[in-house]
Amino acid sequence: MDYSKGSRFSCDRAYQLAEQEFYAGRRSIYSSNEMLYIRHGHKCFRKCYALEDFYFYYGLGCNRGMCPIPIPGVTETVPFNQCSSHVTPNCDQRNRYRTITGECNNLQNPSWGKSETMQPRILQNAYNDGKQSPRINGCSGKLANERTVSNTVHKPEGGMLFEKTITLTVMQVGQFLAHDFVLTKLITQPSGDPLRCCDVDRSNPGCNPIEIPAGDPIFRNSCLTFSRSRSMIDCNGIRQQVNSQTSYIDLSMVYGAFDDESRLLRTLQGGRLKEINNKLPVDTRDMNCQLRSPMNIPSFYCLRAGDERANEQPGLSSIHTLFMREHNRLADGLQAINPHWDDERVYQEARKINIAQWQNIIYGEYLPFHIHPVLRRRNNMNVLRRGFKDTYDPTTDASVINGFGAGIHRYGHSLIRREIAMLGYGQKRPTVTENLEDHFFNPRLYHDFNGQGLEFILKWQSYVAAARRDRVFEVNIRDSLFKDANNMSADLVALNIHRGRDHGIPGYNAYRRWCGLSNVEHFGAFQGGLVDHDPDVAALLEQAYSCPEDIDLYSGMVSERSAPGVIIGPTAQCIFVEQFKRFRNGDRFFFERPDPVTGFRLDQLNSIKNVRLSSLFCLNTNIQKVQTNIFMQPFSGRNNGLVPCYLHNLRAVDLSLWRDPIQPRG
Ligand code: HEM
Ligand SMILES: [Ca+2]
Repeated sequence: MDYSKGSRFSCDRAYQLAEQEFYAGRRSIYSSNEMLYIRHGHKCFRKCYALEDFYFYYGLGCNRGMCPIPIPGVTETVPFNQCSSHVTPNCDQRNRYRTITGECNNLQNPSWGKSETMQPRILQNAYNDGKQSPRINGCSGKLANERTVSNTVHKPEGGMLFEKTITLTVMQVGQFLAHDFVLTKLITQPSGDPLRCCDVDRSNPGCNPIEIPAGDPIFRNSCLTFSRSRSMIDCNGIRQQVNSQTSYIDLSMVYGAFDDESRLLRTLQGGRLKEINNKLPVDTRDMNCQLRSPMNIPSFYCLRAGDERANEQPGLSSIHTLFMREHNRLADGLQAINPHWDDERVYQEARKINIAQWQNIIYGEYLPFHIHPVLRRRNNMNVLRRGFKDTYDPTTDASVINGFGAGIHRYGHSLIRREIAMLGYGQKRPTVTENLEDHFFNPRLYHDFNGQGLEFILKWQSYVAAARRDRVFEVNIRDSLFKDANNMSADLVALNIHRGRDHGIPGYNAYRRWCGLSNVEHFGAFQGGLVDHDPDVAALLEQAYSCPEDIDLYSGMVSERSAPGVIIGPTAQCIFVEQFKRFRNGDRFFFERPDPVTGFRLDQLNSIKNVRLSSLFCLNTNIQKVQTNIFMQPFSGRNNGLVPCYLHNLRAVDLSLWRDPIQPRG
């Protein structure tokens, strides 16, 4: 067969030819396992594996904006957004429910926002070679070392400061939300084990370890392991990172972002999600957790949810549980009034309500701490107190912007406190206070107190102030992140900075320009310089970086003074506006829409709008009292005192509005 250069095949045809070749034994470009995958796979992206390899093998290159060319060992052959256009899925516009993967949310561009698609950029990449190698060069040779920046700019000198009004629930919801919209997996060994980039895998092209300068106060090793993010090469030959989560705010961290995975989380009866004594079900796949959890006590098992990071710290596992319970509470209520509904109907309706409540919480309660009311109004992104509102725009791609996941939304690392504690029902003082660093990937506290531990953690988080969103970070994440049995640990600030460079995202100044904020031309905290930084912080940035253009997005953004009325600085706020507009305007299923197929009835919508995060705390735990705005500390002076749960429960969504009069035939 003559596959002359430039031949054009449809995805189907290329796949067919590649398969024929393989089975004819002429070209063994696939292992038999891979081929089986392709044969049995039916989704386009599986076919695209074949197509990519095929194009690569025959040197056809990136034809007509088709599939990316993998660079073996450097980029994986991961599905590419455009691949989907080869075998366009049959999107059924009459489908009342979101797909699990996010596919077909946008009917014209079914892959937008879907899991396993690329993270778009709002700024041109700043890779060293303009294509794929990390940003390393600054204005005078190499960019500042990441750990040096962390030590110079982000290390607390004295004690940590705390936020004046917001609670640690803001941190917890922020992390949970991040896990809804982005998961950037890393390049691994073929077995799936992490690369050991300071050791045997040093020369693996997926490795890009962080150098630790001599004399570091904590790290004795001169190397900190770091695997590059899973990526693909787009049709312009540029490395693009993959998002394995669905970009939509759709509780995919609860329900899963892949069909097979999401089925495993269901009981397939009564629309319910699996649970064990009202806690998350067991997971044995999370090796970080398996290694750290108290293995000798089976009841302290590792947890499974729709996102693989659910065990990362007990507060995160706890909020996962809250939303799993809310789903089951909704499912039970719906099934009770609609006994004729089958499992699928109950599951999908409960999921739809749960997601709507979550979107209402994010836009109505979480965002006001991040985007000033004037900006929210100007950008038409606030939720109405009552009634429908439609801002859907099918030309908006809701996908997570690379710099948002790899930089801006990591602002929340600054809110993390040193300790993790528990507040028993009706208590004023924490029962247990321990160092958070001893609880990464360790579910002991979650399970403790006869399974009430997770509720005590949630209650404690709603009671204490978050650490202040400022340039400094707690020692637990800056020096002792994920410390292992050999006392090896990492620095999350250095990782964040290095991740930005790995993704080739440009520096802080470039984002300021994109935002229309003033360009930083000198390190002074006055006109023409670092106008959004305090002078002492500007001086630290000057100490760390050679010139303003070198300042990494993460470092510059997280060290800004807060913008008026919010907890983040102007640069972060600007990108928040852009991203949350996309999440809203690019989501055909956004809960406020009056769409007769995908939306709610007006009375149902208004009932959903009553629900607050505090309602979910009350409805799904034995907590007795919480404040109405759980993101703010419970001061009665601010009209946010503790209120008994029977009053909060009045805000629960009124499921009688979902009574379905259509009874089954017969
Ligand atoms: C104790 C709490 C937390 C821990 C231990 C933690 C740890 C981490 C780690 C290790 C990474 C990957 C770093 C890398 O190699 O690039 C990460 C990524 C991230 N974190 Fe956190 N984090 C926490 C809380 C938060 C919070 C509160 C937020 C936001 C409010 C947040 C937002 C993010 C985002 C957006 C990413 C990027 C995710 C991705 O693209 O895969 N995290 N975090
Ligand atoms: Ca999602």
